Amino acid sequence: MTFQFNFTIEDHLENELTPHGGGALALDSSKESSVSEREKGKHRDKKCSTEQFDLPQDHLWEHKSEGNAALSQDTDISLNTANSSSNLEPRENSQLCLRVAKEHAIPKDLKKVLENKVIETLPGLQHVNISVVKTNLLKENFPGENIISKSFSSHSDLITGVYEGGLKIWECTFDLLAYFTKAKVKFAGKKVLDLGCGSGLLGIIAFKGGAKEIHFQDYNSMVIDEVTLPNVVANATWEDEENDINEPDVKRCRKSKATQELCKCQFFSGEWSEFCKLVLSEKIFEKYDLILTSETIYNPDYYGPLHETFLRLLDKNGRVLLASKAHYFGVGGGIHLFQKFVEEKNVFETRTLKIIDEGLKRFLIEMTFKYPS
Ligand SMILES: C[S@@+](CC[C@H](N)C(=O)[O-])C[C@H]1O[C@@H](n2cnc3c(N)ncnc32)[C@H](O)[C@@H]1O
Repeated sequence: MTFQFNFTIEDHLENELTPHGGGALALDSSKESSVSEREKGKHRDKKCSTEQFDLPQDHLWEHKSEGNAALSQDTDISLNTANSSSNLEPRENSQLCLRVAKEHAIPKDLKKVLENKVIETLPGLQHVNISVVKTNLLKENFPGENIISKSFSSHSDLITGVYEGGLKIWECTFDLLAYFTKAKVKFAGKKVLDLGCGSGLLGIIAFKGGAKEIHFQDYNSMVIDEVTLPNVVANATWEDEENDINEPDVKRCRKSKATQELCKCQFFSGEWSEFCKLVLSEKIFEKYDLILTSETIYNPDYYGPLHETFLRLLDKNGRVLLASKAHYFGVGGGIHLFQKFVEEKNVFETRTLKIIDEGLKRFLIEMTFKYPS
């Protein structure tokens, strides 16, 4: 039996696109494999690098299907590739693409970051309307990663190794946001990572809560540029600038306040182990006090790199706050499988903070080092 993973492509986008067929993330529930079986596969992971293929980094991914390597760019080739590899089922032999990590600079012209964006409000924060972002990018003929059309043509919110779901605010993000308020989580002075950030709302709350430094990571470059960064900029203190048009000094001062605030933030795209390497290579890298992560444990193939990221980047007295659904039908991951994986590794202990038992059951857990010293 096949499943589609949480298919929610907006209707209006559907009208603007010509479906190319195939490419669906068709997942077979009878093929759920154990963590250890999948762990074996991770050693076969392959790294995609720009050097290897002499292509711009943003445009690069690889999907291997039945021994047939397909390299695609943001052109028709990518669509053909998706069509020819129409079955992106997780397989025992699936090759994960280790997409090279990079840091995204904060543009000098902050206003430009919010150009053509529609801002919406949630309690305590602002964020861009993602449907509008997608529509605008479609009009611009897919600059950068072509993940919107791929997501559409594959009828899926994620395409393994190509698009990992960042162009949507997932349910568990709201669970963690509610938990921050209820548990009065303190961010002041902390070094925080929003891992698999998508829209970055978790990191933004840390930013607004006075965190010392906030890093945002997403698999996809386009998500960082078009959603995460604009969201963070929208939440910086610069809203009165327009009124000060006749007061250049004040204006400059306010502007610099936003820029100053944003200096606390850094943005990264790329696969987790590549991201780890990149940040650890920074000379004065300090480990994170807090790693926030929502809906990132759906794919058991990624548990190894994810666990390694926590292990290498979390401060010995730090904690991970992780939100997840109980089970991701079709993909095979979920909270119990992940906790079992963590137990087997014997590095972290996990504690359940909250169970949300409405609709699909969801969990908030905390991870801390078992032996911090
Ligand atoms: C389902 S989305 C969740 C986005 C966001 N945290 C939320 O709750 O709305 C999963 C996120 O995890 C990240 N991700 C998943 N697998 C990854 C991998 N192997 N390497 C790097 N990032 C990954 C992607 O960037 C993606 O945005």
